[in-house]
Amino acid sequence: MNFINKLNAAWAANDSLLCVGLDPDMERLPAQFRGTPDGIYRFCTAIIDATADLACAFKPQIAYFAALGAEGQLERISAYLRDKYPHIPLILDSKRGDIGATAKQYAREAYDRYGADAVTVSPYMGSDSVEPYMEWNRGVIVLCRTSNPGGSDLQFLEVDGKPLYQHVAQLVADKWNSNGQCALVVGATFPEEIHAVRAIVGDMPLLIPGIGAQGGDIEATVRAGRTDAGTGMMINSSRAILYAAPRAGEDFAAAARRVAEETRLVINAHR
Ligand SMILES: O=C(O)c1cc(=O)[nH]c(=O)n1[C@@H]1O[C@H](COP(=O)(O)O)[C@@H](O)[C@H]1O
Repeated sequence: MNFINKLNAAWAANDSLLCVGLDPDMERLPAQFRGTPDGIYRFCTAIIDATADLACAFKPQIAYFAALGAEGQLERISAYLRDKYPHIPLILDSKRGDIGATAKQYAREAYDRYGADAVTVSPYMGSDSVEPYMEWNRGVIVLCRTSNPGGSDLQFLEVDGKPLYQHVAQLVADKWNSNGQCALVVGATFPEEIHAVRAIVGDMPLLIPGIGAQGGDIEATVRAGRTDAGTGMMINSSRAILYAAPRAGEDFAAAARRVAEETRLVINAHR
């Protein structure tokens, strides 16, 4: 099943627009996982098991694995997800961008090595840098209006009378999405821009990080980004779920589940 169909099915099956981010920071992992050869794998799979019925996608951020030489554990996590929860899309967050020949290798890394359903990419090297991804029948999620404050430095520059991020949205909607496999990244920290992007791209899915640890407003995000069907979004939260402070009697996985469940509820209240 291609990424968009799988995402549509996961939205419906789990009644969820929540994407659970897998950003395993060794310094924040519970003590039993630190300094062990497969601690990242055991932590991430426990989080997956605790939240798989609440999520529409999982999104590992590759830097947290690569920085520690833990790509092998990411391969095993990806295989675990595909095997145990084949109906939940796996988004590899690697934000690559390079010339075509190199992009071809990055696409193989995402789709072949990790078996990802979709990958995040940077648009700034232009069409030939994203074409190698398009050749696979998988998802391509293009950075548009990122959640960080510095995103405004370039994405907000006015070009031909409108901000650059809107040109990216238009380009992806009009040209790059000819096979219907694209999505865009728009930060929850900028609901007005989510609204503007939604107006440009119709029902195209939006990956929306920035709630939770970055403080984005869930209600404003959902109101700005929902489609007529009340879907259209993968609203990502990583640290707020992974490192939820356990309450009395809870362990880290139960705390992660509680926060994921609360987050899904708030999202659904405004769909
Ligand atoms: O592409 C992304 O996922 C992404 C884009 C963006 O604009 N902002 C953003 O925070 N992200 C990623 O989303 C996750 C956010 O994590 P939390 O702030 O802990 O929820 C991290 O993995 C970021 O790398």
